[in-house]
This record gives sequence, structure tokens and C-alpha cells, in this order.
Amino acid sequence: MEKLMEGLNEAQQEAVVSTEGYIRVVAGAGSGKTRALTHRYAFIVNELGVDPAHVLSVTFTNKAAHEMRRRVKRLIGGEQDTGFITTYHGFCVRVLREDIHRLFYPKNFSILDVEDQKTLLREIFEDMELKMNEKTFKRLLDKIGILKGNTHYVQQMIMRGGMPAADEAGDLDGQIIQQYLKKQKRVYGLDFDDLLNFVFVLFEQYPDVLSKWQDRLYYIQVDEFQDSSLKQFELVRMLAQEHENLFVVGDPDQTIYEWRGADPKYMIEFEEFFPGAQTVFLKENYRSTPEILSLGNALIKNNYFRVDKDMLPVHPPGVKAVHYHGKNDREEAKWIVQQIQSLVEEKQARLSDVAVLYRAGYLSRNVEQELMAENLEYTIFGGFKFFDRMEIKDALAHLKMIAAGDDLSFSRIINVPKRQIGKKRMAFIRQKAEAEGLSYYETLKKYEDHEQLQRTGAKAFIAAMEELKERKKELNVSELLQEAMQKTGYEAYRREDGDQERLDNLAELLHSIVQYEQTLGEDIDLDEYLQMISLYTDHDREERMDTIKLMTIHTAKGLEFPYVFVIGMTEGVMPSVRTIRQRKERGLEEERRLAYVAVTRAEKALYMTESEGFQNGGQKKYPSRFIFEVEEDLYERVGGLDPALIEEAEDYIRASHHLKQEAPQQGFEKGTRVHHPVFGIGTIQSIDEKKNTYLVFFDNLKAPRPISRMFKKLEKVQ
Ligand SMILES: Nc1ncnc2c1ncn2[C@@H]1O[C@H](COP(=O)(O)OP(=O)(O)OP(=O)(O)O)[C@@H](O)[C@H]1O
Repeated sequence: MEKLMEGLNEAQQEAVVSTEGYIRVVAGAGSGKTRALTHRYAFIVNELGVDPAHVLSVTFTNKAAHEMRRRVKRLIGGEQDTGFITTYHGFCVRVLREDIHRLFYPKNFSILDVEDQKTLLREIFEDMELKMNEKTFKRLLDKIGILKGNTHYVQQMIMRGGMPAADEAGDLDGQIIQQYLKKQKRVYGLDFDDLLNFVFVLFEQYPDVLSKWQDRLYYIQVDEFQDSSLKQFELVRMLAQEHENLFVVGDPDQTIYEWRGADPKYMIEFEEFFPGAQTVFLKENYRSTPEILSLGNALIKNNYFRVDKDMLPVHPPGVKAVHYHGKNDREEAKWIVQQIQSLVEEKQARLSDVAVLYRAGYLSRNVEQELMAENLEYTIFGGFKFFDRMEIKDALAHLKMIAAGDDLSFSRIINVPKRQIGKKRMAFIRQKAEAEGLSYYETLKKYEDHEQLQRTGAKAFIAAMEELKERKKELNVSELLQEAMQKTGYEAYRREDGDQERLDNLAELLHSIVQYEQTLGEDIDLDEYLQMISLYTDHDREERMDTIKLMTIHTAKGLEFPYVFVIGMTEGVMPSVRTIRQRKERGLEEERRLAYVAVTRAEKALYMTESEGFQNGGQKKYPSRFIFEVEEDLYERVGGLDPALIEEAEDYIRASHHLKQEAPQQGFEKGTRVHHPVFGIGTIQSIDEKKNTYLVFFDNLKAPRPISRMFKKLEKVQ
């Protein structure tokens, strides 16, 4: 018990031992949420004696889940199964693996990523003899996404005996989408949207399945709750209904996925959803210097729709944040690289202590060029995903063939290396398979002696696959991969091809599997491994050696770095003019939260940079309003900024978005009793006209809080 509480402050300890009921932890950046969650999990297992099979812990990314499992293992010992530390999607897969047969799908259904989705579309385009291009694919995938916004379409997919014929009357897109669903069903593939939707349908149609899970999960905890969507919220709410133990952690100021359906209201109005819920605040910030924190606090205060909460620094003072203004983007990039060089030389910072963050991927180009010119190693995180690379997808397709023998994997590797099974022979296989209700692989086996398949590598391929399948049980995943690469001739083919980078990537894949097997200390079987990999998303970053880290702010969520450069802080880029156009104030506030997430990643030093010139669309560049919103004494300005330019920028900001902050003011008077969704009931002590805030003394808090007069959820108590 003592060991569990070691290194936790009082509020964290309270969170750890609060196991019963509905509890929300509202915590700012760097306040040790993740640490509290990990220890709470261990507390439930070690001190309450509850088996991990009864505890669901939902994280935002697979990577976060993996990290948490690793840390939990250290606290509870390596033997226990921690499979329920997972993402929403990972959890849905668990549910479906047990009971999807009730919806007439096999338990070894496959999971489709974007590449797989495109492969299906490509086949349809070929069949319908349509011209294809990336743009059409994207449009169709967006449409499919919209269709899957609710669960109606699932009925169609789970109907027994195949899907109804495509609606002849529908437009071309409609017909393609019908074909797509049909193909999806043929390969029993579920994409990310389907995973959640199928679970909802399963729970709805089979209440016994829902109650099995409700029974099983005594404790549920959710990380990054502010970024949960309605569906995700509904899922945990449903699961928690029986035991009523739901513990959520989040920071409403870090909601950055509103554009994708995230809604911080489940966090902010938690008490309304769960009357009597308990709230714990974590206020100390263990990450950043007081200088960085003040800047973050000052920035986020400009948001109206928020719960006011300052973070308190634990670390001693450090250096002031810096705003660098360059005359052009080359100069900006050069300055950044010089700073990095001197950090490395003087302060003995390592390259990997430095992160360069930006609003959008294209902004990294200048810095990259400069880094290359100076021979500084860097890694772009979340860029071209490791698992999207051709050779990695090929290798994994081999494993999938061994595990499930699915058609997608088959199509991917049957002719790589060349086995003389090209388009024509594939069409033969496809046609036979569809006619006879067999998989492509089964068809190949059945017709291996057919004249169509004479003089091909079919027999050798089948022999290799059959041998691998037989040895699946005795070998672990890394050994199996090695064998597969050799037996099928894939490795030899890659060697002949001679692309060293691809060979390195394959070696890296093998290495990552070995490492995974070792750190987890659990025997992991092929199916489990493939499932984990197929759930990897953009958010899952790979770690590399000592290199500078470049990534978008979205990717940096949840991470921390000693030295942070937030670059391209130009009006129209950050905040993004597109977001503001589409979502007005709400969009602007989300952009500000993004900036807040960016600056609060820094531990020791923070640099915000931007430069003059013109944007891609020809618009003159001005410094971001987010820089002007922060009091000037909170940062040091380097590079000089012409007062005339500041004035121009301010005019531009005012004129361009018509976002004068004139939301209706509430006219509460001093002394009014008010209700606040998080802090409860309190009295207005004074009104600050200049800052447009009420100072409210809440009955449950020791000190008063400034609450914006625009905050709509402050209500008069009748
Ligand atoms: N009680 C504590 N004492 C000392 N250090 C702590 C304590 N709690 C957390 N930390 C450290 O503070 C840093 C931030 O913690 P953590 O990543 O858990 O914060 P977080 O709230 O999840 O952050 P964010 O929301 O910004 O992603 C980590 O380096 C962690 O090790």
C-alpha cells in the first residue's frame, strides 16, 4: 500500500482510493493524471483484491494502453492478464470476438484499416470498369463514414444469406457504397466505425450479452475523457450501469477532437449525467517551469466556454518563454536550428529532448531542410506511418494468411514475389471463390491442378502456407514471421530488390515484435498480436534513438519534452482560418486549446516562432493572435517586431473573422447565489469589469474563483 502511494500528492491519493461510484478527476496539463490512473488500477487489484478481468481501463491510443500496461505490471507483478487496459476500439474487438457469431459473423472477422478500405474500393472500380483516383476514394470513404454515423446500416450487413442487391435506382456513389458493404461482408471485415456500431447492435439485440459485460466489469476508468464522443460515452455509461463504478479523468482545456465528434460536455456536465458524482481536482503541475505555466494559463483564459482552473507550478523558476519573429520562413527555420544546436552544445541537452510542434504537417518542410543541411538527425512522428509501409504491410499479410487466410491478405501477397498469378488468374480465382462461397486461398487449393493455374507458383505457395499453419502453435510470433519470410521467398525477393531501407524496416518490425514479447512478459499469440497491430492508428508513434522530434500538435497530445518549439504561429495557420470559418467561435476556442496543448508540452523551455512573408494562398503573414493575447511580460521577444506590423496584424485579426467578443453578458449582481456545473453553489463576491469576470466564492472551495461573465453555465440559484 505504501509503495502504491509513494510519489503521489494528496489529491492523487484521493483519486487512487476513490474506487466506488461515479467520480471525475478534472486535471490540468502535466498534473499527473496518467500516474494517478495507473496507481488506481494497481490499487484496485492489489489492495481490493479484484481480478484485472473485472477492471476496464480505457486509454486514447494503443501506445498509451501499452505504456500503461507496462507500468501497471511493475506495480502488480507480471503474471496477471491486463488485457482490459485498452482503447475503445480494442475493447469492442474483445466483445465482438466473444459474441459476434450472434450477428452471423465469424469470430475471426478481420479489421480493416484505410488501406484495406481502399483495396476494396479498387476492386469495385475494376469490376465496374470505372476510372479511379485518390480524390474519388477519399470522397467515397467520407460518404461511407457518414453512413456509419449511426447504426442503421448494420442491419443490412448482418442479414443472413448475403446482402440485398445494390439499389439500381441509386446514384453511382450509392451503388458503389452498396458494393462496398457487400465486399466488406464477403471478407468479414469491420472498419473502425463498424467496431463500435456492431457492439451497439449486439448489445441492443442481445441484452444477455450486454449484461454479461455489465456483470463482468466492476470497475471502469477512462483516460482523456474530454475527447470522448457521444458513442464512446454511451458505451461506458451503459457498461457501468450495473456496478455504477465509473472513474473518468480529463482536462476540458485539452479537447482537440471536437471536429471529430469529441464533446467535453460529458466531462463538464458529468454531475448532470450522474447525480451525486464526486469530483477531484489535480492542480499541481509537475511538468513545466512556472514561466511556461503562466503563459499557458494566460493563453487559455481567453476561452469563454471553460471551467476556470489555474495550474500551480511545483518546479522552481526557470527561463522566460521566447517569441521569435523572423523576416521570412528561411530565417525562422535557421533560428530554430541554431537554438537547437546551442542547446545541445551548451546545456548538454540531447537531440531527443527537443520537440518541434506545428499545426499542420506541411509546416515542417523548412525546418527539415535546415536540419538536413546541418546534419542533425530528426524523426517525424505520425507522418508516414510505419505500419503503412509496403513491406510492413506485406509482412503482416503473411502473418494474417497464417492466422485467418483472409482474401485481402491473399490478394496482397499471392504474386509478391512473382508467382505468375497476375490479373487474369486472379480474376479466375475470384470468380470461382464467389460462385462457390470459398475464400481465395481455399479456391487456390481446390484448383491448384486446374489448367489455369499450371506453371505458376501456386503449389509452392500452398506448401509453405500449410507448413507455417501447422507450426503456428509451437512458434512465437517473431519466429513465425522469420519462418514465413524465408519459406515464402519474400525475404529473398526483398534482398534481390536491394532496397536497403525496406530491409531495415523489416528488421525493425521483427525487432519490435521481439521487444513487445519481452516487455509484456506474457505469451502473446498470433491472433492477439495481429489484433493489436490492426488497431494502430495515426496516434501511435514509434520511438527512435537520439533524434529531434517533429510532429503535429495533435500527435503531441499526452507527451512531454524538455525543450519545445511551437513553429508557424501565424494568424490563419494557428488559429486555422478554415476551422474558424467552419465552426466560428467554437472553432477558435478549439484552436486555442490546441495552442494550449502545444505550450504545455514543454518542461524547461518554450519557443514560439513565426515569420513574415506570404501564405500559400497569397495572404500576407501576421503573428498569431494567440501571441498577442498573452501579456508581454510573460515572454521575451527576439527578432524585433515593427509596431506598424503589430497594428496591421490587429486590424487584420479584427476585420477577418468578425469575432468581436460580444457574447451576451449575464447581469448577475454582487452577492447573487449561483450554481456552477463543476464547483457547485457559491456567491458572487465581486465583479471585475475589465476582465469581464465574476469572482465567485464557492461553498466547497477554500478560495474564490474568477468565472467569465460569458460562461453560460453559471446559473442563478432560485
Ligand atoms: N506526485 C508526483 N510527484 C512528482 N512527479 C509527478 C507526480 N505526478 C506526476 N508526476 C510527473 O509529472 C509529469 C506529468 O505527469 P502525467 O504525464 O501523468 O500528466 P498528465 O496529467 O497525464 O498530463 P497531460 O494532460 O498534459 O498529458 C510526468 O513526468 C510525471 O512523472
